[in-house]
Amino acid sequence: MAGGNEEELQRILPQPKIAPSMLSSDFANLASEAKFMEQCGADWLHMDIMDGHYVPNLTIGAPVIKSLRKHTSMFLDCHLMVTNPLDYVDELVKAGASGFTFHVEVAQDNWQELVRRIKAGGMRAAVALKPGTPVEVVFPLVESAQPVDMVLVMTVEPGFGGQKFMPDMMTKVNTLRKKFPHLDIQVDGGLGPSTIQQAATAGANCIVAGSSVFGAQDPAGVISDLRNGVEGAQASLSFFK
Ligand SMILES: O=C(CO)[C@@H](O)[C@H](O)COP(=O)(O)O
Repeated sequence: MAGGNEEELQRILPQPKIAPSMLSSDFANLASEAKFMEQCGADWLHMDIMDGHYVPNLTIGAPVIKSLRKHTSMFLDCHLMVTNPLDYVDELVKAGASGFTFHVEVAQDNWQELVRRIKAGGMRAAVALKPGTPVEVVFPLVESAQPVDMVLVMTVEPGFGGQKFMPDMMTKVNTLRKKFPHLDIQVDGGLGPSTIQQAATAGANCIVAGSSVFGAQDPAGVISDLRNGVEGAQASLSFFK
């Protein structure tokens, strides 16, 4: 165990947060897709911002976040798969983004400045790491005087929805949960009812899921399964054992 008794650990564990990835939604009907996800019980909407340079795909930017913000008050969890995240902070603040996740691989030299500006703009700050990046790289960002609020462990190579979950990434999740029991730990890529147990028992509490939610007959049922997976693991504290 990470220290402290079980009750104390239960108290500090972060809430489950289920975040459908809008990359798998119908972009032509983004506002109604967002409303539908809210009705289905989603906590956050995960917005994948890709620049066609850091990853081989091009998606949306601040103008789309600004348009969507007029239709929803939900937490807009923006994942920046871009080479120069600093260039996006001010526009996303103005657009009404709620969270800003940058990749540590492109922020080795300026993550302190990035976190400062993200938080000064009123957003939550998070750092993501690609499958090939060792987890130790993000420790200083969590231990800093102005820490990130969340770590996103990518469970696929960033760029596209519908890829296969990488179970090897669960070692990173478990290392983070044991070292930082209070931390929001997000996983993204290949999550759904068949993989949630692995992620949740390793210690993930923020679950991003695209194709498993939008491709389901019963998206609300999938969201509920994901939440139950996290709640079950948190109730048993399986990740500390
Ligand atoms: O960031 C990404 C991909 O780079 C994700 O958010 C995907 O959109 C998740 O999609 P599924 O793997 O759940 O289909």
